[in-house]
Amino acid sequence: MDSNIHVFETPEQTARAVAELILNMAKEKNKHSLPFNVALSGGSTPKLLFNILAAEYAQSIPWHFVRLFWVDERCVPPTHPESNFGMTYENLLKQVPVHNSNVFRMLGEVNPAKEAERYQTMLEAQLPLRDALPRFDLILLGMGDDGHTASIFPDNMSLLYADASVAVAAHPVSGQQRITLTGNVISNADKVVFLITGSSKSSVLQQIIHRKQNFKDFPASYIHAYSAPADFYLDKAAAAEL
Ligand SMILES: O=C1O[C@H](COP(=O)(O)O)[C@@H](O)[C@H](O)[C@H]1O
Repeated sequence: MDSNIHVFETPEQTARAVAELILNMAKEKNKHSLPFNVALSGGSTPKLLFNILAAEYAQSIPWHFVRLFWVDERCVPPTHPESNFGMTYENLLKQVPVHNSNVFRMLGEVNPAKEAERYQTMLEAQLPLRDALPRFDLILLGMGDDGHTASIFPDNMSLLYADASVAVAAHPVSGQQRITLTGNVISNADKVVFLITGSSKSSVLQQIIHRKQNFKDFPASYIHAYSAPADFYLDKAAAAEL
């Protein structure tokens, strides 16, 4: 198996391994007095990671050097149960000493097109640029059962190559509007990590990793192909078909 694929027995062990990675990257940045710029995903998978970070890493991570951005957001207010920021706030931000001025949320409650534009301008001002694109230190991605990542869904693959770093998307079934980072800026990060758990992801995941069957239909395949290189943190259930 590729050296960038890390498989763990349980979702807890998988999340803890990502927490350790975050700790080590944050400490390294701290050593050089540099900010650690991370973009977080939402959905259900990172909740466990956030709980572990809050319970076990509130003291050891140098949170004052950590700057948090988002990979994507649902266009709902932050108090809505589907808000990616809201989930992160409840499970992580409330409990760790991260400074408010280091939290750069996507505003799901305002006009999506204007917000995508504002977020891109903000990223260009706050982050170092590489090839004129904002460069994150770490982007944490999830993957849906349909192979989507961030809010780049299989019916809108053009977002993988969009010129804009931030765009408006829509969920293919519910039609819910989203704001999302696009493929080029995701692949421009120093490190891209997929955190994927659960048996519902195993079939799509094996197609992506082994470039088989319908892999070209899944947005996550393209991030895997073009990031430098993406790391996969998987539990046994997600990795069952590899
Ligand atoms: O809608 C989203 O889905 C993906 C995957 O979510 P999960 O619930 O299967 O973990 C997530 O990465 C993305 O941030 C989110 O908005």
